[in-house]
Amino acid sequence: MVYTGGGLSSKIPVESTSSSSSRNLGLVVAMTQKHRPPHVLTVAGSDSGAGAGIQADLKACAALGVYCSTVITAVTAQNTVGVQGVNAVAEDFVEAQLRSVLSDMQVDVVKTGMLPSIGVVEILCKSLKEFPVQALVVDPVMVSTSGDVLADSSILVGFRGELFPMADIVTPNLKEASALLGGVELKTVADMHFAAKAIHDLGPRNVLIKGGDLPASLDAVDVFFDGENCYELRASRINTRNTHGTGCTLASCIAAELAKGSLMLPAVQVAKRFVESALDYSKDIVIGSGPQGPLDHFLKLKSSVNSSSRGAAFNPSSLLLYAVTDSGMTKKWSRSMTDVVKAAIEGGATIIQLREKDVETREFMELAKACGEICRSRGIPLVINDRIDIALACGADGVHVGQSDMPTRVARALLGPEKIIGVSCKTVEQALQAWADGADYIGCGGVFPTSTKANNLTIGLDGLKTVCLASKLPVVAIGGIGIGNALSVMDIGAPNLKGVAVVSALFDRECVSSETRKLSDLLSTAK
Ligand SMILES: Nc1ncnc2c1ncn2[C@@H]1O[C@H](COP(=O)(O)OP(=O)(O)OP(=O)(O)O)[C@@H](O)[C@H]1O
Ligand SMILES: Cc1ncc(CO)c(N)n1
Ligand SMILES: [Mg+2]
Repeated sequence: MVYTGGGLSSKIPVESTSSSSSRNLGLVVAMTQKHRPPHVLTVAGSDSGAGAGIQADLKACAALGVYCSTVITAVTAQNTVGVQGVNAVAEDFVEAQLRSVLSDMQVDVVKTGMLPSIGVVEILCKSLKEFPVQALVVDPVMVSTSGDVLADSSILVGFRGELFPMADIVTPNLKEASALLGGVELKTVADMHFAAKAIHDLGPRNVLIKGGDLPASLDAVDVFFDGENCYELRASRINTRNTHGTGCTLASCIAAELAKGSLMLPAVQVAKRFVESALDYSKDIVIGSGPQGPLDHFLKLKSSVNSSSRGAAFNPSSLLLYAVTDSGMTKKWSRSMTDVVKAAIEGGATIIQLREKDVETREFMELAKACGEICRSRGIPLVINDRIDIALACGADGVHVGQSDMPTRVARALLGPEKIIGVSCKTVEQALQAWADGADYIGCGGVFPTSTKANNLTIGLDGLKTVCLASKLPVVAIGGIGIGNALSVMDIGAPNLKGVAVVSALFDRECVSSETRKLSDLLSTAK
């Protein structure tokens, strides 16, 4: 284990270098060998609202790829309004849980949250002496943000006397720091420097004073003291009511990073960045009616476009009128891309693909974001041509890739199970491969000659039909399709042919919305 700091680790046998390096290696070759994942044990209370406590700890560790076991010290009835009840788990049963986990599972780091009585603190310290671990992270939870008491002040004796001297880091918020120091007022960042040093004198190797409760006008500044240097760790303050559980999450992330082998300061920095981005991603979610909602640890796994417009799995019927943008045509007609996308949707386009061959990445991103908002508000999926990075960055619904772009299997691994992936295919083999690699649909063509794509082999209606009949995926036909031939395409007699993809027929016309409307009306008459 690389981690070197820690009152606890200095007193306990540390894993030998060879076993720690073999574990790190194990992480690298995780796909092929049996390995032991980094492991955090949280000793904390349950929060029925699942924003804080055990539930936050589990989610934070999972989000950072660390296994988390749990010793539950209390069950709270809690929601976004406050704490309605606390039921402490019998002390001997807390001890039984500690023994079960510590005696059997190789725990790397213990993280503590709500410890409802001094008896529990004593049991914990005793267990840690019997079953030493690499590091101890103590979040000295006393009062919930709603002002409800989670551990009364008698706990301070246990913290000061036994637990803190064993801790590698303690992470009080402003109120808790104040209580630990006998009630001194802490209001400014300068006060936090003072508090960090004073709490360090109580025995922990490192102290982090959390500034979530600083005035809302200030950045979210935390002060970290390692016994020598004081650091101000800054994050921009996210304007949101959903801050319930930030403290538990922060401490669990620190524990998770330590369990992976990080040093203390980098672990704290990763943890702080995680909290900041989780707050940002969940700033607008509405859970509960009280003043403080929970943050959502996994929201960043879903895209903003995705969560509102799709919700459910990809619906192949959205392939019916597939509009593919072309910035050359947009320029030629002196239109903006966002207006063009709006017009196509207004006319009845059922899915939009942004296809930008010649723009800079930055501009593409801005464009994709703006189009994403338009599509989302109208319930129309947006896919990005070629660029998996842009799709991820702007939260698009998916991508469309060609045979020479990123392999579909890799794109699927990067995008996760929910995003739409379409693949351009000309042959039966390509269509079957796309299915095997996890695509959602194929684009098949060029059906007719087209000016949009140079040197593009035309496969004709026969080629289209052959691929459709063999394909296990829904198909959208592409290439030279417009009002004049769309019905002949839809009528080839292949049930999985779900629609036509068009570029010039919509965008190289005087009025995009009315051209789209004509094609839409025509397609609605197809069998
Ligand atoms: N609005 C915010 N924007 C950005 N960071 C924040 C915000 N609120 C809190 N934080 C950060 O979240 C972490 C937890 O701080 P906080 O002071 O809220 O802890 P806490 O009171 O123990 O949390 P809780 O009791 O809600 O679990 C700190 O790193 C803090 O800077
Ligand atoms: C169970 C529990 N632990 C910790 C906190 C502090 O956020 C809370 N509100 N509830
Ligand atoms: Mg708080």
